[in-house]
Amino acid sequence: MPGHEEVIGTVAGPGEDPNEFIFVTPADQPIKTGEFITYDVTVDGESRSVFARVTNRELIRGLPEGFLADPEVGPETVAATLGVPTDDTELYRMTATVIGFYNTNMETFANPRQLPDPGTPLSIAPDGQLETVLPNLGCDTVETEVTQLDGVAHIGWLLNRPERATNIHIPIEEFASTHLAILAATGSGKSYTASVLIEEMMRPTSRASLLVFDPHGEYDTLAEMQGHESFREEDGYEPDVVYYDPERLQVRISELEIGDVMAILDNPSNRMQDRLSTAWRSMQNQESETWGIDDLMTEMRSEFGGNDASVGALEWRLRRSIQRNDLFDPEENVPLDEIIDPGQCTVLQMDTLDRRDQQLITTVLLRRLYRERLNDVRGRESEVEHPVFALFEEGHRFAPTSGDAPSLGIMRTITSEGRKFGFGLGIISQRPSKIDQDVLSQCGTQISMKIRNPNDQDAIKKSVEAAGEDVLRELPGLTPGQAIVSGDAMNTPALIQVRPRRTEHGAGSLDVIDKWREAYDARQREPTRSESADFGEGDSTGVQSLD
Ligand SMILES: Nc1ncnc2c1ncn2[C@@H]1O[C@H](COP(=O)(O)OP(=O)(O)OP(=O)(O)O)[C@@H](O)[C@H]1O
Repeated sequence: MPGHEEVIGTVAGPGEDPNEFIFVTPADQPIKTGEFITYDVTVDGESRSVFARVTNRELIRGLPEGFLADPEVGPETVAATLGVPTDDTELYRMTATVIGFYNTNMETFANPRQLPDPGTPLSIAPDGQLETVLPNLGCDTVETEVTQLDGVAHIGWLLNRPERATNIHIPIEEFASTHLAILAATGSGKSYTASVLIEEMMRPTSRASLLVFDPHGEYDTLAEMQGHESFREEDGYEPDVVYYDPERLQVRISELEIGDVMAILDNPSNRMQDRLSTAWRSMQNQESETWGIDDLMTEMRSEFGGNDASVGALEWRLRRSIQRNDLFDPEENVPLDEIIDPGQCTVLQMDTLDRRDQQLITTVLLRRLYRERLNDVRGRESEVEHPVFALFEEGHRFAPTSGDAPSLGIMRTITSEGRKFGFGLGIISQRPSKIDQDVLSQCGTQISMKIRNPNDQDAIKKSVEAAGEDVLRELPGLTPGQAIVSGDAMNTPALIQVRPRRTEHGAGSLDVIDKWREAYDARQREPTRSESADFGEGDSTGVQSLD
C-alpha cells in the first residue's frame, strides 16, 4: 500500500494511450523500465491497490514550466511530495501503463478504467504481493505464500529487483496443458530454461510424465536429478531419467500414413502416388498390423499386375527408403510404456538420425500418444492413462512454416486440441519466424529471450499477443538467462532472470581456445614419427627401414 511504502514519484497526468499515465521521480530513485509500481484508488467505495508497469523513462533537468499535464499541480507540489528542493533538481519523466488491481474473486487483474489523479503518490509494488499476483496462480488473497502451493515451477525472479527478492513461480498445469514456447537466439539460454522447467516438473510435488525430443543430445545432464536430494521424497519418490538412444527408436511400418510415405519417397509421379495409396489403404484395412514392404508389393502386384512400370519404380524406392532404413520395421515399435510414465523424463536422443527420420519418428510417436490420450479421456482402453508433456528442441524442424514436414499436421492437431486430452507441447526454437504460425500462436505461455533478428522479433510480436509492444522492446537487449514470461501462466508479462539449474548444464558451447591449446600441448608431447622409429616404436617409413 502506498501509505506504507516509500513514495517514489507523483502522477503528473494522463499519457498518450488510454491506459497510460505520466509521473515524475527524482534521479536518486532507481526506477527502471519494466518496474512494477502501485497506487491507491477507490473503486466502488473500496480502496484498491492498483499495479502499473513502467514503460518509459526520460531524464528531464529541472522542472520546466507547463511540464505537468495538470496545471493545478505545480512543480512545488511535486517536489514537496517527493521531499526534494525545487532548485536544480534532476527529475525523470516516466510513463506507466495501468495493469489493474488484483481481483481476488476473479483471481486476476481487473482494470479500474480510470487513471490515477494528478498528484497521486506512487510506490514500488511490494515483492510479496508481486509474487502472488504476477503469475496466474489463482490466489484468492494477495497475501498467499506461493511457495506453499503445489504444482508451481520456480522459474526465477524479477530482473529489476535484487537477486531472489521477487521470485516468480508459474503454474505447471497452465503451461503444460495450453502449450509452451521458448524462443531465443542461439546461446541465449533456451535449453537452460527448458531444463529449469523440467527440473521443476520432476520435483516430488509434480512428478510429471515428460518426453524430450532432443535432436542434438543437449539434455545429458538431467540424469543428475536421480539421487539428487531436491528431487527425492520420503515416500520413496525419485525421478526416473531414461535416455532412449537412436538405435532403439523404431517405427512399425503399418503406423505410417500415406502422407508420411509420400514424404519419404522422392517425388513420386501421380501414377505412383495413385498405385501406392490404393495398396497402402488395403494393407491398413487388414487385421494384421505387422506387415512389411514385401507384403505391400504382393498387394500392389495383385492389384495392378506384375509388369506395371509404376509398381516396379515404386518397389525400388520403397526398398531403398523404407526397407533398408533401420528406423522402419514390420513389427517393432517404440513401446509407449517404456517412454511414458509418471515421474519419468525420457530423452529421445535423435542426434544420429537425419532430419527426415527425426520428423518421421516424431510424427508416429505423437500420433500414437494422441490416440492413447484420446482413448483414455473417452473412457476407452488406453496405454497412456495420465497427461503427457512433450518438449521439442529445434521446434521449427518439426512444425516448420515451409516444406513438407510430415510432423506438422499432428503438431497442429495437438496444439489446437491437446488441452482437452491432457497432451501439452513445448516448442523450443531459435527461429520463431520459421515455426508454423498456427502452432506458435497456440502456445499459450511464452518465454522469450534475447532475439535480434527482425523477422524473428516480428514473429514473436505476432504470436505473443500477451506480451505487448513495450515489453517486447526489451528483447534485443537481454543477456543469456534473462527472459520475458507472458501468456496463460502469467496475469501480466514480466521480465525475469531465470534461476540457476539444480543439475549441471550440459549444452554449453565448446571452449574453442582451450580445446586448441590442449590439443596443441598433447601434440607437442607425442613423439614425432621419426623419434618413434628411432626408439623402435610404431610405423617407420620405408626409407628408415632401409637404413
Ligand atoms: N539462467 C541462467 N543462469 C546462468 N547461466 C545461464 C542461464 N541461461 C543461460 N546461461 C548460460 O548461457 C549458456 C547458453 O545457454 P543455452 O545452452 O541454454 O543456450 P541455447 O539458447 O539453448 O543455445 P543453442 O541454441 O546453441 O542450443 C549456458 O551454457 C549458460 O552458461
